[in-house]
Amino acid sequence: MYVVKFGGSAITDKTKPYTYRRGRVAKAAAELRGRQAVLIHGAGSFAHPHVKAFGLTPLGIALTKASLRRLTAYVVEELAEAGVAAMPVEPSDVFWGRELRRVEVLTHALSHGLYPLLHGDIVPSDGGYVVVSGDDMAVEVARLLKPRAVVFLMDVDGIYTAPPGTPGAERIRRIAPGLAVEGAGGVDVTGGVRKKVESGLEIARLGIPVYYCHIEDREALREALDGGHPERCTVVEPIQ
Ligand SMILES: Nc1ncnc2c1ncn2[C@@H]1O[C@H](COP(=O)(O)OP(=O)(O)OP(=O)(O)O)[C@@H](O)[C@H]1O
Ligand SMILES: C=C(C)CCOP(=O)(O)O
Repeated sequence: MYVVKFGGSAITDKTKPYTYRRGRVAKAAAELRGRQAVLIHGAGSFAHPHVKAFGLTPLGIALTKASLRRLTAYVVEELAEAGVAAMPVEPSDVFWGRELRRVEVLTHALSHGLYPLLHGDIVPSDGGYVVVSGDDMAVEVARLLKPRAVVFLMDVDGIYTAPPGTPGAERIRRIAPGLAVEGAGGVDVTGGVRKKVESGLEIARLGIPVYYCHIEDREALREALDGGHPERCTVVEPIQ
C-alpha cells in the first residue's frame, strides 16, 4: 500500500484561481493501476486564495469547501477515465484537527478495490476550524497505515536549495534531518516547500521512504513505487 499526494502546484496553476491542469493526474494514475494506494490532492488555486482572502470566517469556510468539491470532482473523473476508481473521502468527516479519527473509512475503501481520496481542507477542531494541509494528512495516514512508500508529486522534479530557476538553485538528491528550504508555487497558506520537507522527515522517522517527483515523470514514479532509487526524484531515506 502507498500514499500518493498530487500537489496543488502539479494539478492546478497556483498563480491563477480555479485553473485545473487537465491530463496530469491521468499520467500518474497509469502507474497506480493494480496497486493499493491512499490518494491525497492538494488545494492549489481552488482554495489557497480563498483562505488568504477570507480566512476561517463562516463565508470563507463555505467558499473554500465549495471550490474544493469542484477540484475533487475533476480529480475523481480524471482518475476514473484512467482506470483508477477513487472514493472521495470528506476530510471533515474523518479528521478532527490533524488527527485522523476514522481510519476505517480509508481501509474499508481499500478492501473494496477503491482508492480513498483525501485533500487538504478546513476541518473541525477543538478551537473551531483549522486548515489541514494534504502534506499533514500524508503524515497522519502514514502513521496509521504504514505504507511501503509516500510519494509527493509536484510540478518540479524534487526539492531544490532555492526556488527552482533562481540563480544557484540546485536539486537536492537526498534530504537529511535539519534541512531548511523555503518557497512555494503561487498563493500558499500552508507553509509551501518547508512544510513538505518537514512532513517528509516526519514520515521517514516512521521508517517509511519518501519521494518528491515530477507528476509527469511516469518512469520515476514507477521506480519509486517499486522500491528503487529514482535518480530524477528527491528522496528521504527511512530514519531508524
Ligand atoms: N526550494 C524549492 N524546492 C522545490 N520547489 C519549490 C522550491 N521553492 C519554490 N518551489 C515551488 O513550490 C511549488 C511546490 O510547493 P507547493 O507548496 O506549492 O506544493 P504543492 O503540494 O504542489 O501545493 P499544494 O500545497 O497546493 O498542494 C512548485 O511550484 C515549485 O516550483
Ligand atoms: C488551503 C487549504 C484549505 C488546504 C491546503 O492543503 P494543501 O494544498 O495540501 O497544502
